[in-house]
Amino acid sequence: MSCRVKICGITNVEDALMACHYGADALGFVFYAKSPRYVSPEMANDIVSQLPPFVTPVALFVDADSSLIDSVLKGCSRWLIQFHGNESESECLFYQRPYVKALRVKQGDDVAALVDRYPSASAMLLDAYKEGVPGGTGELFDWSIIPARLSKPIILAGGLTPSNVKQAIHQVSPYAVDVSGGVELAKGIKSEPKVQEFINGAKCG
Ligand SMILES: O=C(O)c1ccccc1N[C@@H]1O[C@H](COP(=O)(O)O)[C@@H](O)[C@H]1O
Repeated sequence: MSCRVKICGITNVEDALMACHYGADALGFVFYAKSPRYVSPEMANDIVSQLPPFVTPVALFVDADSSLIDSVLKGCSRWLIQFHGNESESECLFYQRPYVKALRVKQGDDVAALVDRYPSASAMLLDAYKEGVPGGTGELFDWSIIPARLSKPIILAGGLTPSNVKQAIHQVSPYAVDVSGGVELAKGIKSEPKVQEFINGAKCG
């Protein structure tokens, strides 16, 4: 079963081009200063200017100031925004760009109702909830809480690795999968064999 793949937490052009080489559909750049994968707007826009066509750069923000978001978006018209904090739908719409909204989900959540709060989103990203950490935790959540039918395409995230991505796609049938820590050599540095294995697993599984 083929699936689109986003490789998140890109901090350098070598990793970006390597992920494109193996077939990444989207690359994520983290503009959250507390993340070990933080990249500056200038550096990210420089990397994005070197990407081949048909690869979507994704700008990840966590309850960011509009000045930071503007400084990223002004560098390139290709950005898709990923809001990974507690942004409301009206805050997400403010920038008049396509966006995906991340939801950090846990047992007992009504995922369908949460997804329905963002009718203007291009897709919804489902990540694991961990108290005090907005994302990139490397933790799985119980995929069985995801309803079979939702009003938006789903991007599955949270603790995915080359070893579990096929099973995740088989069980959830997401529009796309998103990985950060599961394909790293060290925080912010991607592992070429892990990226290759992850993408092959997602697309050729
Ligand atoms: O990657 C980060 O450091 C990060 C920081 C703040 C918010 C989100 C972040 N990453 C996103 O988290 C999920 C899951 O990551 P992982 O595969 O479990 O490491 C994914 O969407 C990343 O894009």
